[in-house]
Amino acid sequence: KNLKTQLAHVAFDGPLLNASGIHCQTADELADLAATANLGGIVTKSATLLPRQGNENPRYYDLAYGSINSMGLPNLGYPFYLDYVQKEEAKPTILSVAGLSADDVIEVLRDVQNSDYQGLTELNLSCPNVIGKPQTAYDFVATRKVLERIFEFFTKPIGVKLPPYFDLVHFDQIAAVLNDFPLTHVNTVNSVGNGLVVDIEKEQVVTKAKGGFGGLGGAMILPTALANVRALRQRLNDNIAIIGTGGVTTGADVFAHILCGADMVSVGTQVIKEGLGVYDRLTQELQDIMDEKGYTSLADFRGKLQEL
Ligand SMILES: O=C(O)c1[nH]c(=O)[nH]c(=O)c1Cl
Repeated sequence: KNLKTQLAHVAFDGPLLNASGIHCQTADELADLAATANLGGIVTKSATLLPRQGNENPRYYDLAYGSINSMGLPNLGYPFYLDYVQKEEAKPTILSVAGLSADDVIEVLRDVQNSDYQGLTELNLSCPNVIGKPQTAYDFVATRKVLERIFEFFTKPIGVKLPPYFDLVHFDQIAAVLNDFPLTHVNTVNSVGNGLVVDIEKEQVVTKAKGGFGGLGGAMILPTALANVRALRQRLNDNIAIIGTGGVTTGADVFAHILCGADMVSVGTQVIKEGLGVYDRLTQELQDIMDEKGYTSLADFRGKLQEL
């Protein structure tokens, strides 16, 4: 079965990635990913100019139907990840970067541009959990401005990580911005921002920062994730690939993301629930579905969701 896929100049043996932030913050976690079968590539934790502790605990809470997190962008600082991705040989990598300001982002990306790194980069425009900071990609003017500044100097392959949108006009507006830039890909969706989980036993919220407001992931966000993959595939230039992220718990969900137009698929919450063995299960389940339907490659069904 041919599960190979391509993102810009980078060939992946399979379509599955870890969602940025999941098991990808430390050297040990990244080494685990490098050794994980059926994981096509590695995405780093979003890296900032300076190292960050992140928000206070509790900052992650598991639910039957998904998860809520308010990690607060904890990471070792971009030099660690920029060094790591230049040494990683086992699997293709995507260096995720984030910033507390546009200036920070520019400073990090200048170093990436001037480094020997030849892999993919992804600008996270959608972290919902940095206290006092907006999800940049909900501001279409700010998004255009930061992309204009980046492409004045950045010539390496770069994509963006988007928050979920919930209005068809917003899909039109973000696509109109992104289509003006030579992006390699869009990764959609980040967590559904600022949800609230309530423990009625204790009559309390379950995460500490921001009064318990946090990003939602897992099964409950699958329909939102699929809608964003589909809507952006319908609107983005063909040369902008899509990484579908959000709500994947089964091979059928991977199939659905690809049917909606995803070139690759990330898995987040389910890795925390099930461990890195989840990639073997999802791959087997996807192959079984492809067998049943007589498909021999992802291209046989990618983007071919039918309307009624
Ligand atoms: O709180 C986080 O670290 C975080 N959490 C998310 O759900 N998405 C992100 O992009 C980030 Cl950066």
